[in-house]
Formats: sequence, C-alpha cells, structure tokens
Amino acid sequence: MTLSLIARTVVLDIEGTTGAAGYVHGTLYDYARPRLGPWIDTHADDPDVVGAVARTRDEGGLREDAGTAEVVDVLHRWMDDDVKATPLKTLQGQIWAAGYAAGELSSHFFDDVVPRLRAWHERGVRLAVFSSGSVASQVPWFRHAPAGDLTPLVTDYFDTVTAGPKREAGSYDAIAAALGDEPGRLLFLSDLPAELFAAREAGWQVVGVRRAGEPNAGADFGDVPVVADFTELDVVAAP
Ligand SMILES: CSCCC(=O)C(=O)COP(=O)(O)O
Ligand SMILES: [Mg+2]
Repeated sequence: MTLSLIARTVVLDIEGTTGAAGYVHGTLYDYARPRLGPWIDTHADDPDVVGAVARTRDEGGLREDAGTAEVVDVLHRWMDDDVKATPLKTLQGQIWAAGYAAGELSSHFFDDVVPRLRAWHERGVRLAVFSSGSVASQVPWFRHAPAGDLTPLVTDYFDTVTAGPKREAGSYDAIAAALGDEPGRLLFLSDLPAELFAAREAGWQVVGVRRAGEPNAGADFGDVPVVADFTELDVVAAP
C-alpha cells in the first residue's frame, strides 16, 4: 500500500534511509580510519581541524595537550561504537570530501530512492537533507552518486553544527526557520525513531523508513507511520 502525503519540503536522513549503513560503516569509515592522524597533522592551521581536535580531547576525556595518537584513538573508538560525535563528523567529512574529489569514493543510494527523489522534485516538492554527517560530506555524497550528480535535486543541507542534535525538537525548529516553511508543511524521513519523535514534537510530518537488513529495522516506531522503502511513499507538493 502507498502512503500519500502533501508537503512543501521533504527533509531526508542519509544513512539507513537513502543509503545503506553498511556502505557508510564499511567503505566510508574504512577510508577515513587510516587517514585521520595524517589529516590532523597536515591541517594543523585549519581552524575547523583545530576546533575538532580540541573538542575530541574534551569529549573524549583527554588532557588538553594530548597528542594526535591519543586523539585518533578516541576517534577510532567513536567509529567502532558508531558515536555520531560532531568533531568526528567534521574530520570525516573533510577526508571524505577529499576522497570524492580525488575520484576514490562514490556514494550509495538504495534502488528505490533516486526515482522517487526525481519524481518529487519534478512535481515541485523541495528536497533538503538533515544528517549527522557534516554538510561537507553530504554535498559530495549527492554529487558523486552512482546515478550521477543529484545535487540539482537538493536545495538545502543541514547537520548537527548548523541545525543541532537530530534527537532534539529545537533542531527541527531551526531548520523550519532556515527554510522559511511552516512545520506542518515539512516532512522528515528517517530510519531512527528518536529523530522522528523530535521532528514530530516540532510539528513536522514524519515517516519512518524501516528497511529490511538495516540496523534499525527492528526499532519501535510507536505510532509513527512507517514504510519499507520509498516505493511505498508518495509526496505531492503543497500549494
Ligand atoms: C553524508 S554520508 C556520511 C554519513 C554519516 O557519517 C552519518 O553519520 C550519517 O548519519 P545519518 O544521520 O544520516 O543517519
Ligand atoms: Mg539515519
């Protein structure tokens, strides 16, 4: 059965919703892992790197003068435990962006996603992204898709730096304000119930994406409507 909704903007989670968690944790995390130390050492004059390292020391319980090796140990531990820590996402995003630019990485989209995104876009539905992955990693994810450059479909990108934590309603308030849309005209799609509950608390429409084989397939979505993939969802542009 198809769920039909009316929305001005569809805001997309990435991992588990539009692309496979296994691809992110395999291909992308494996690419970043050995590059974190050298990246930190060769970008010591980049304020974003300096800030991410300082925050990693702080959040990771390290001394203020802890060296790169100790910082990298914390970053690796966060990756092992899939902690979506903002400083990790900042550094990963920079490394991945360089990897995409060098032609060493491409992204992953489930087969049902791109046709739906194209159809919604053609109907005048605006598409935006809200992911724990940094904006610096989101844009090349859409630009270097196996189906080609998808960035013309997407108007806005938000992460935990620009919007705030994904499990807090205030972050969805911030996105609604940035988009200039009433919350009720926004639709958030995610594989994680806690994110959907936060968006709903902010007055958004929400749909859970429970994909077979993905880490959150067994999660409890409560009374949030759920689809198995994008073929079960249709969105018409709100006037
Ligand atoms: C932009 S691709 C990298 C994805 C990533 O690092 C991540 O943490 C995705 O989390 P999401 O909020 O999209 O589930
Ligand atoms: Mg997700």
